[in-house]
Amino acid sequence: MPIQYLTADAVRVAEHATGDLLANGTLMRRASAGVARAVIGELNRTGGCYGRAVGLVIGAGNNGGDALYAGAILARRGVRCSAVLLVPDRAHAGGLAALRAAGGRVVDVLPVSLDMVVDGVLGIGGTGPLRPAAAEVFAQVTAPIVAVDLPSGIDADTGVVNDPSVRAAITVTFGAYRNLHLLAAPRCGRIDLVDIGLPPTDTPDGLFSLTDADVAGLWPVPGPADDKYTQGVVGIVAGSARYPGAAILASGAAVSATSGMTRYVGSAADQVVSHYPEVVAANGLADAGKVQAWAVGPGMGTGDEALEILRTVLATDLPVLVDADGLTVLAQNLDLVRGRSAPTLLTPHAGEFARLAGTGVGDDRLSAVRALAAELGATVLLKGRITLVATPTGRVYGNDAGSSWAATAGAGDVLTGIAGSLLAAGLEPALAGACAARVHALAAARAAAGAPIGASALLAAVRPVIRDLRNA
Ligand SMILES: NC(=O)C1=CN([C@@H]2O[C@H](COP(=O)(O)OP(=O)(O)OC[C@H]3O[C@@H](n4cnc5c(N)ncnc54)[C@H](O)[C@@H]3O)[C@@H](O)[C@H]2O)[C@@H](O)CC1
Ligand SMILES: Nc1ncnc2c1ncn2[C@@H]1O[C@H](COP(=O)(O)OP(=O)(O)O)[C@@H](O)[C@H]1O
Ligand SMILES: [K+]
Repeated sequence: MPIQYLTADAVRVAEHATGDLLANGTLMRRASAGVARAVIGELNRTGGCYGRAVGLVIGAGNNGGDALYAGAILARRGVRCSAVLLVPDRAHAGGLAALRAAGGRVVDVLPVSLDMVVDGVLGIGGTGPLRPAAAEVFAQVTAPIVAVDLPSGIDADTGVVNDPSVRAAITVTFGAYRNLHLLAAPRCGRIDLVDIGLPPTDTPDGLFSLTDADVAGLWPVPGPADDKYTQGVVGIVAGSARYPGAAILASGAAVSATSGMTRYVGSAADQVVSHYPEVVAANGLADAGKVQAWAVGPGMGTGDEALEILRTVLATDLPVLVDADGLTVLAQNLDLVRGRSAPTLLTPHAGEFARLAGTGVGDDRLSAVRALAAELGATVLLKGRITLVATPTGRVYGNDAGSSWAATAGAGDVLTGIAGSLLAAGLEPALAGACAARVHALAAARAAAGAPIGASALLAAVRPVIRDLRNA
């Protein structure tokens, strides 16, 4: 099952649906127990709880309440808890009383030597960056930070990382993940999801991520009755005299990602076939043969010939992926995609996105990718550390690559080949894009194993990654 991420409003609706549990403080008790558990786990891992020192940074809302109750639990375990109240007269009264009763103390300045710090400044009620008083406290912190619900200063719905904001080693959240836990994943550290008894939320056009098991289950594999044609033949249109490598990488990725057949169309036919003899190559679309999906664009050039190819391919009723040069050409001819009814997947990086949208991606990538997908009536995959794949109706799959080793020339060509072959196999564009992004990211991390890679190494790791996912 895909993991769902909620907006702050959706979280509030779910909390209110619990009625008494919210009103009588049960939710907060469960939440604070989860925070305490995370801190205790870390302290135990590094020598135990008794006599260790934990700082609490407390804001004006319920987020601070969670942190104060967690502090009370820690203090009862013999942890020395010191709390800084950023807005003393609005600190959560019950939480503060509990902390004091358990032996925790309120201080003006955090002790210098701390084992951990709990960020209870802002939760889903926060907006904007840390204010100066909070920023000053965190500027002195060197201990690992456990963020309550979210690292303060990061926007819950958009994941926009304001400056200044907190960088957490662990984030403990409650009942359901929030958008920022995916969109700003690199700032959250490990994320612990604590069950506090919220009812399930169903927002089909929300933000999701696929699990590895989802990807493994969706990956096309040949069945007993299959032959080379029945699994979906992908046609790669890529490369030029100047960029033959794009053709080789995209075609090789298609060969690696699914069984069946890969066709290639373009001027690099000889080079492609010499690398991958199994590819059936042609110089032009006219003698390409039948395919079930096209992947068009990497290194193909942006001239009249490219436009003609794009026009022909987009006029078919086949699924089409457009990438790279194909997107640059498309940006001048958006009606070619607006008028389509067959599945269309556009895979821009930030620069190509700006060409398509007529304006930059901006900080709120989620809203930007949703808006472009709705405007064009096509699925849009926005590349980056967090890849976002938006359908025209607003459902979005995100993938945190987990590392940034894929930021290397030619990696996008590999993604095109993988996603194109999944489209040909019949996956809907959003799932094709999301599955491809996951395997691509895992392949980058596996190939790199801590040292830089080029796109060829990434490509070589695609098959082992698929194998591991399917065998897990
Ligand atoms: N409702 C509940 O019973 C539950 C709430 N929980 C916690 O409550 C949090 C939400 O609580 P709140 O709605 O009180 O919101 P917050 O605790 O996020 O605090 C918002 C407060 O901070 C102020 N503020 C907003 N932006 C600021 C900024 N940039 N700098 C300084 N102050 C700023 C606001 O005026 C408001 O007073 C969740 O994130 C979670 O931690 C959990 O205990 C689970 C149950
Ligand atoms: N910082 C990053 N972390 C992880 N993956 C990244 C990062 N930057 C780019 N990528 C991924 O690498 C690929 C780069 O594609 P692209 O920009 O089209 O490059 P090229 O055109 O050189 O092939 C995409 O799959 C993208 O999501
Ligand atoms: K917080």
